[in-house]
Amino acid sequence: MESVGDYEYNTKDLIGQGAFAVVYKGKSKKSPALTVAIKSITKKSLAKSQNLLGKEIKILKELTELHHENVVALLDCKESSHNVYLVMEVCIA
Ligand SMILES: Nc1ncnc2c1ncn2[C@@H]1O[C@H](COP(=O)(O)OP(=O)(O)OP(=O)(O)O)[C@@H](O)[C@H]1O
Repeated sequence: MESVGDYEYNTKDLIGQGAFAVVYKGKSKKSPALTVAIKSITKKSLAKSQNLLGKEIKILKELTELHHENVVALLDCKESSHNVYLVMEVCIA
């Protein structure tokens, strides 16, 4: 298990992949029934998209304030030496 603050995920539980990130299914360590999506962005790819990530975090924080059922909330934001992690509510299609 990989640890991201109060959350954890297994690298085999890949949900999806975007241009700059991979997204894993994870869970809360305190409430394991709480499933989350953990977006892992490598700092290497960030060099090209630093502004974009800053904008995405700002927008996610603003949208989270709305507490709207159709808007995915940003639960946490962490960084390690090589990655930035965004912990979000998981969307199940
Ligand atoms: N909160 C989430 N819940 C469930 N699945 C998600 C969530 N966020 C992302 N995903 C999945 O992971 C994939 C990659 O997401 P990501 O945000 O990295 O890229 P994208 O939005 O698809 O494209 P781009 O990289 O161009 O922004 C998505 O297409 C989706 O399938």
